[in-house]
Amino acid sequence: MPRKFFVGGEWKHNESPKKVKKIVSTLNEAEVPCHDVVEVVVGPPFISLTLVKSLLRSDFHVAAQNCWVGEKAPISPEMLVKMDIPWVILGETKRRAVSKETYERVGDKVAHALSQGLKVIACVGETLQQRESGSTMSVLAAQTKAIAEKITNWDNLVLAYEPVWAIGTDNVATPAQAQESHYEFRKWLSENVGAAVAASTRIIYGGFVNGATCHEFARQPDVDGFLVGEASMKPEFIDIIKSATVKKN
Ligand SMILES: O=C(CO)COP(=O)(O)O
Repeated sequence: MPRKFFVGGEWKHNESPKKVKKIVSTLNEAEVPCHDVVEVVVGPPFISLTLVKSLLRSDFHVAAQNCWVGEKAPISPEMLVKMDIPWVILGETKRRAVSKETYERVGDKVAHALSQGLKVIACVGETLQQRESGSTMSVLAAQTKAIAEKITNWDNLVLAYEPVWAIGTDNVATPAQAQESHYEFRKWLSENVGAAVAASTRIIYGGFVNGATCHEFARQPDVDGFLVGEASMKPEFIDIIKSATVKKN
């Protein structure tokens, strides 16, 4: 079965409820390819989660930006499920770098969220230093192994490759560099998890994609969509969603 294109928006800490309403109304009015062609998920900050959920068009979905392990956690998967929030983003670069979440911790969180019925966007990616020392694939492998050891069903998991060195810096990765990493990553999945998982799991790209660059990235055979930061709060997010049609051409 072909992998459905996936576009996620990570609004991070950026938006006030007032601005959130504006973004949501832009999204609601947009003409985009139908949900058979592209799956769209936006991740607002926690304070706007229920607001976005109540206003957003029904063919787009909402993700929490984080959750913890266990029912008594400050924001637990159990709680998100009760709030009817279907997705969560875990392992995002800031969680790993600033909150010092270890590979194991992210693996535990992914496994627990999946076990509670959430769908998960799990982020992996290497720093500039790791890339320059030639460790890109071993970092992706170790981060993904920490997840793979704890789960058996990959149906509700999307992997987001976020090269840390290409986020919020001047070092923009080229589509060819993204393809090379996605290709190697899928090969690793095939050899270490299984051919079926490698063929069906979406690997999306999250390294400063915008309305101008999305089409070329979308053309890459192993890029199954995007996790977008800054541009996901701008009208160009619609162009990024529409880049799904590149796969059909
Ligand atoms: O961090 C990202 C998604 O989580 C990507 O952010 P940018 O698209 O702003 O580079």
